[in-house]
Amino acid sequence: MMVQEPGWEFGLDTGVSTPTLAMSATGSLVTTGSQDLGFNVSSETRCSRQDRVPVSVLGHWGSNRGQRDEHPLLALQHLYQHHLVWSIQGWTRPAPLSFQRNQQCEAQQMRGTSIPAAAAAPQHDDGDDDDAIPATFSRDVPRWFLCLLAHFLSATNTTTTTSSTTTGTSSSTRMDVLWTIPPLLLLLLWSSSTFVFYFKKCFYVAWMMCLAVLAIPLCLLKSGGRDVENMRVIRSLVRHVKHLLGLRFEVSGWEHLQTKGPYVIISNHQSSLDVLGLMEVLPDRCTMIAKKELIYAGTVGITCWLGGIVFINRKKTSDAKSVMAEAAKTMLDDQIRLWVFPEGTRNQRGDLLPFKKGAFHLAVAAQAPIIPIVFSSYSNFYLRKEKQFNSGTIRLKILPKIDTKGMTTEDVASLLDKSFNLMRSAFLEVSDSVPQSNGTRCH
Ligand SMILES: CCCCCCCC/C=C\CCCCCCCC(=O)SCCNC(=O)CCNC(=O)[C@H](O)C(C)(C)COP(=O)(O)OP(=O)(O)OC[C@H]1O[C@@H](n2cnc3c(N)ncnc32)[C@H](O)[C@@H]1OP(=O)(O)O
Ligand SMILES: CCCCCCCC/C=C\CCCCCCCC(=O)OC[C@@H](O)COP(=O)(O)O
Repeated sequence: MMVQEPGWEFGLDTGVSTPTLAMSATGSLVTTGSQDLGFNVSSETRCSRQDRVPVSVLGHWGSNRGQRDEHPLLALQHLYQHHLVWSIQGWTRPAPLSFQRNQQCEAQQMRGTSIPAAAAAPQHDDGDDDDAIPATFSRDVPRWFLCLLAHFLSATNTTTTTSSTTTGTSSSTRMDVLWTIPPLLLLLLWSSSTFVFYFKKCFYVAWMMCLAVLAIPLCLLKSGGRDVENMRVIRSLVRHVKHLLGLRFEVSGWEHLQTKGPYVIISNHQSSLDVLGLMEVLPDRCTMIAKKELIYAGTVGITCWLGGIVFINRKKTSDAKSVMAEAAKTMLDDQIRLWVFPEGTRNQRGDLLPFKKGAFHLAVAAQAPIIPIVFSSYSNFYLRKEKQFNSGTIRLKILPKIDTKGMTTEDVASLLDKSFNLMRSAFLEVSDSVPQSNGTRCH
């Protein structure tokens, strides 16, 4: 009786005809050489000895499977040795369809041309060969990548087996493992869009945290403490980040930002990536209204505080109202502009959320104009649910200012409606015309 332990889930698209694969009665994946590779095959698996079609294997590894008690990477190495690994597509629970890389026609081409003898006639495979990677693989997967992967896998194996016996050997093989991490990382970045998604997100947060470490002393040197002028420092430090993430901004309506004196900028809020667009167009002496939780975001929080960001407690409307009333006074006293996200939270549902009233009360209290700025939808390059984070272009449309001179609290509702309608139609317009992601990965 097989015990299925919680283990790694991963996807393999073997992409070659698979006379070597068959489902055993127990549901484990075996080769014709009867070597149990230690995989439980999930119900999504299409696997047939007769069909000889490309097989997508959604594997589930459990440590006490079959005759081997192996590291999942080692199990992959065995697949590789049997010429079954076409490419490693994902390491964490991807949707099965997301790694349907090789179409059947591709496989037919393969069959028609140069299926390696070992793969075509796996009966001769003794399972121990370290022989060359079949030439055919190099058409899609660079040969050196597979070599490095195999190297990594053997190094991992050696480390596992030697660590309990000889510490000397173990430390040298550990070095081997360390050296193979960068290429493995590249391989994953190249082959798995899910991995790219998490990698880019983590990189973004980590990089911003590092930049903030730099920003703190610079801000202190510039202004000696909390000051809106620090936003210049922050702006210049953040401007390059878009390049690192493969993002491009197309800004229109610059002339509308040429307004003198204080004003309130309102914009839609899709993700923390908005900070990058915000820094593209941020005028001088402009700071933001943000949720108070942001102040606890480590070095980023400290930087936000130094940049004069006004923190509000969204859960306590009365507190938020008094902080914003205070901000309206400061706007006038210190000639400051304020950037507010009137949706009050992040939203990536392809439309705007109903606006909160604070930004409009603020503008009316300060008798300052409102300048709406619309970010086009991120959905052509960034999909949270689908775990996609490609390169892409974001359109920023700066709309003409809306005057609030002579308005009172009674006008807040109509001011809100007017701003919402203008921004909504601009959002739909710029999102519609946004070019398709320029870094789409094809899987
Ligand atoms: C180099 C270094 C690198 C690293 C450093 C990186 C640095 C990065 C730098 C910079 C990036 C910064 C990026 C920041 C991004 C942050 C974004 C966010 O955090 S978004 C969340 C917070 N934003 C908001 O919530 C919007 C503002 N919210 C509001 O304005 C709300 O209106 C609020 C909170 C004040 C109240 O919200 P309610 O949920 O209670 O709902 P309601 O309907 O709007 O208001 C309730 C009643 O209160 C009245 N009211 C609201 N505000 C009022 C006011 N100011 N005066 C009088 N009445 C007011 C309204 O009229 C309404 O009353 P009646 O229904 O009309 O009777
Ligand atoms: C306890 C808070 C921890 C937050 C940790 C965030 C660390 C972020 C580090 C680097 C990213 C730099 C950009 C920071 C500015 C992004 C601020 C932001 O986008 O906050 C979300 C807020 O608008 C809406 O929050 P909710 O959608 O209501 O939730």
